[in-house]
Amino acid sequence: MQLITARGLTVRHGGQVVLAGVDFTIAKGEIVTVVGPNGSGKSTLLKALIGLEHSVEGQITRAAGLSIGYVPQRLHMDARIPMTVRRFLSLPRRVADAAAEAELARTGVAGIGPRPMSALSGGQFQRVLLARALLARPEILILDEPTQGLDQPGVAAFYRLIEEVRAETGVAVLMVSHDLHVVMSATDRVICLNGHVCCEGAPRVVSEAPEYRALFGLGTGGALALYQHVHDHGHDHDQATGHAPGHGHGHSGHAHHHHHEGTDA
Ligand SMILES: Nc1ncnc2c1ncn2[C@@H]1O[C@H](COP(=O)(O)OP(=O)(O)OP(=O)(O)O)[C@@H](O)[C@H]1O
Repeated sequence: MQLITARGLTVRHGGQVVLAGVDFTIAKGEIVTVVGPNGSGKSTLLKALIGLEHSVEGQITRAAGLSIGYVPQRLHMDARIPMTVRRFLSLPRRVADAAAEAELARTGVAGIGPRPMSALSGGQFQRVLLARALLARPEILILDEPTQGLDQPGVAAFYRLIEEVRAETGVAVLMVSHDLHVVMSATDRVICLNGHVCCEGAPRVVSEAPEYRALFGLGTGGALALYQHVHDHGHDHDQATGHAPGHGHGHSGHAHHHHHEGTDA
């Protein structure tokens, strides 16, 4: 059963097309990860699917009564207002102590309720956000860069947690990530976005797709290549060059990325 389906999604921000003709679907219990360079429209896609974007063309269908647990990319918390984890879990809706404690235990931060939010480590904070989202018993979790600020072991642990939560609750998970290599093992399907869907599919298939490699480079150099790539990669030439899909992306800036290839190929 599909929880959310989108067809031909086009989103503008101030006249600029940020997403063009995106097709998307996520099924019950599926873990889908969106990757792509900064500014490629990842957050915009998530918000559009939830119904938080205004200038949206195309069709979005959400399952009737779908309950969504959304954790935005940035959470503005005023550090001057002291708030315990327990109180935070009861915003905006009051939850029972037992439910709050159970969700903290599930997300690996049992007993943390009395601590002030401002005193949490990055990893603890992300787990508390996850616990709070789960308290609403969502059918789908939508997480915008849930591992930002975590170190590598923290990132790996967080993705393991996501898989455990899915196994226990059957929740579907749609998330944005920059942690390309860790994500590969923890997700059913990857969508590689750059204003449009460059490629998508099972992680191994996507990691071998020319479109993905063009965007992210190869092997351990991938994350670095991602950031180097942002300004030198054109996507406007697919039609113009008449090349087969995957070979039609702008090539002007590719030569200097090739030193990444072979690092662990
Ligand atoms: N509220 C807004 N008003 C105007 N432009 C916006 C707005 N939100 C996003 N944009 C623009 O839309 C484009 C896509 O932004 P988006 O946040 O979706 O990218 P992203 O892939 O999530 O980026 P990042 O990896 O940096 O978080 C960017 O060019 C951004 O500047």
